[in-house]
Formats: sequence, C-alpha cells, structure tokens
Amino acid sequence: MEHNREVEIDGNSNPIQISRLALDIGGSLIKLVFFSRNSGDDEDPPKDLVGVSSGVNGRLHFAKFETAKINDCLQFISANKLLLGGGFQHQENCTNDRSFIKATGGGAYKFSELFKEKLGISLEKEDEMDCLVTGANFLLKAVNQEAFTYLNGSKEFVQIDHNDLYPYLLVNIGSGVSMIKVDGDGKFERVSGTSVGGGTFWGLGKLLTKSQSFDELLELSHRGDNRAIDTLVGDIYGGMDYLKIGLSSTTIASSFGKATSHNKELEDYKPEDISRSLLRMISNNIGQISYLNALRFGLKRIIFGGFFIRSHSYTMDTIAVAVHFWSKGEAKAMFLRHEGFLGALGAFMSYETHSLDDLVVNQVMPLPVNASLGTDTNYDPLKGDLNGTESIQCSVYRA
Ligand SMILES: Nc1ncnc2c1ncn2[C@@H]1O[C@H](COP(=O)(O)OP(=O)(O)OP(=O)(O)O)[C@@H](O)[C@H]1O
Ligand SMILES: CC(C)(CO)[C@@H](O)C(=O)NCCC(=O)O
Repeated sequence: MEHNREVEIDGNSNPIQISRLALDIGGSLIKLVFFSRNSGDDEDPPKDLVGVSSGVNGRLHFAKFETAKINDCLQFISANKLLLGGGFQHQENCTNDRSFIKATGGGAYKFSELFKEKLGISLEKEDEMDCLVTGANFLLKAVNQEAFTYLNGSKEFVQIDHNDLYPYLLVNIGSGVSMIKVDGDGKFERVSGTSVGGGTFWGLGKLLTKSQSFDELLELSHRGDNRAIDTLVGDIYGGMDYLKIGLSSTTIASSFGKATSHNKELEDYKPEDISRSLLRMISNNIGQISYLNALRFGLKRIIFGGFFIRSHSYTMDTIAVAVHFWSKGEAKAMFLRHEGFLGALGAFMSYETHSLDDLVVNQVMPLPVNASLGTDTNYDPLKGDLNGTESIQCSVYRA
C-alpha cells in the first residue's frame, strides 16, 4: 500500500486540516493516529453532554508502517503536513507548528534523534503500558461495536456495560506479548509477558517458508493443514481418543512433532502447512498463558489486542478455543476491531486538552485515509480487517 501521498478524504483534493498526531513506534510496526477536522460543520453538543458548549466534528484516522521502513513514515507525516495541527481550536486555517508530538513504544526512545533531525520535532514520550490501557479503555467505552467474541467461526459483538468493565486481562500481542491486569482508568499492573509472540511467528515463519511479507505468511496459513507437521493424540494412540484426560484424537499432542521424522527435510513440507502449524502453536500458547494469568487473578474476561491478530479467523479461533478449553468455558476471549492501535490511541489521549471525556465517537466509518487509493465499499465491521486505512467519525467537545 502506498502511504506517501497527501491525505484526501471523500475525493476532496484539498489536504485535510489535521489537529493532533500521535505515534506508537513498536519493534515491528509504527502506528499513527491523527484527527482531521471536517470543514465548516461544527455542531452543538448532544443534550446529555453537560458542561460543554461547542464541538468540532472530524475523524480519527489510523495508519501503519513497518518500523524497518521508518523513512516511509517520516515522509508520510511530512507529505501530509501532519505536524501542522493547531489543536482543537475553532479557528480556520490554524497552522501553528507543534514543537512536539506524543509518542509511545520503544521506538519513541530509539528514534527520537531521527525525528528531530528529519522533521525537527521532539517526541514526548508516554509510557507504553499506560497507553495500551488507555487505548483499550477508550475503545471499550466509546466505540460502538468494538469488542467481539469469536467462537465456532462466528463473531458476536459484545455490548460493554461501563459499570461492569473491570477487572479484565489485556493481552497485547505485538512482537512480544504483554499481559496486563486492568482495574480501571490508569489502574493496572503488567502481570506477565512472553517473548513468543507476533515477532516469533513472523520471524520463524519467514525463515521456514521464505515468505516475503507478513501478509504472505498469513495468507499461506489459510490454505495449510497443520496435521502434516503436528503430531496429534491420535498419531500416538493409534487413532484413538485419550478421553480419560480429556484429549480427543485430533488434539495436537506435539506441535511440529512430525518434523522429527528422519527421512524428511524442510523442503518436503509445504510452506502453507508450516505456516498454519506455526500460527496454531503460537496462538495456542498465548491463549493458554493468558488463561493461566486470568486464573491467577480470578479474571473472567480476557481482551486481546496487538497487530499479530489482524482479525485473522484462524488466530482468533485458536486463541478463543484455548481460553474456552482450559477455563472449561468460565473465561471469555474478546477481540477488538482496532486491535493494533491501542498504544497509539493511548498516546493520542495523553494530550492535556484531550481526554476520554471530550472525545465522543459518533459512529464508526470505514473511510480510506486516501480516497484515491481505497474504495468506500459496503463495509461490514464483522468481516473487515481494519488494517490501518480506516477512520472513525467523532466529535471533540469543549467547555
Ligand atoms: N504488515 C505487517 N508487517 C509486519 N508484521 C505484521 C504486519 N501485520 C501484522 N504483523 C504482526 O504484528 C506484530 C506487531 O504487532 P504490533 O504492531 O502490535 O507490535 P509492536 O508494537 O511492533 O511490538 P512491541 O510492542 O513488542 O514493540 C508483528 O510481529 C507481526 O506478527
Ligand atoms: C518489550 C515489549 C514491552 C516492547 O513492546 C514487548 O515486546 C513485550 O512485552 N515482550 C515480552 C517480554 C517478556 O515479558 O518476556
């Protein structure tokens, strides 16, 4: 996907007016969230919003880049004049340059000099865990049809009761995995983590299948059959279940177990089977560790985020089944439509004049960042992989 043109919305050839940009610079991907103001249609706040006098209508946009291609990201920011934000003021042509932007993730430290040198901007660093939690809480509270469960191939949106949201376990699957017990806004503890995460899937998968991109590796997994590589309980038990300990013959007894075969080399296995087996192994492992941590703290809800998931049905199914199986149906795995943008949203929320309270999401709209690159087709939030090019329509209200 191209990212280095000027941002156009609704086919309007004038660059949109941007106020606020925030970044999450991770080990694998850079995530951007920015707000664009709709031209000339500010409105009165809804009646139930007390203490505010006026609103600015606009959209929250999402974009992502590979961290290894950070120069593309710098060029995107510069080509789209994303640093010209004047905040949420009600003036036309507000073009006062910002001297800093909010950024989170390890790259906010690692690339701070690069941003200064190339864009003349400082990165104001926000804590990564803080941002993940703030982003997740915002999505769960403010965005309709955000959280959903995935069982037996079907997605079901979950209506979140704001008074019954906490506590929950947030599992963010990025390059590595962080598990955070969330007790409220800003109230959380990182209780566990594992280095076997998205980076492991992409890294091992690349070596084993020679895939050139993450998307190619994921696509391979669609067509694969993990039984060619994994040893199943039935392979060990002569086709029988081992029901005494609750294992059916089709349960994986040993991931990649068949690869120990003496007369087979890597070339003898299909890349699609390898990809599927790897995806299954990693998702299953994360599902199981998540369940164990939920059990440690008596948490019933586990919410999964991070770009590893990519709304991929096989990934979500494996994670959900692992949680369901190990918890005997007691704990529930939930997924988020904006799964990969928790940290970036949290950094966005950390601008002082912009809290959860003044950003009101009107509706989720699947508009491409650049209308000339995407098509605004009939979008089904249940089917869509929100892959960094859509936006949320919202209003910012001020006292
Ligand atoms: N286009 C892509 N290119 C590379 N990885 C991708 C892509 N899409 C999804 N992924 C997966 O998402 C993971 C990165 O997820 P995410 O952006 O949430 O984490 P991160 O912030 O880069 O990592 P960390 O938080 O550990 O620093 C990758 O390791 C990979 O498994
Ligand atoms: C190091 C971070 C927090 C960087 O995002 C992430 O990659 C992670 O949580 N890794 C897992 C590290 C561990 O707990 O073993």
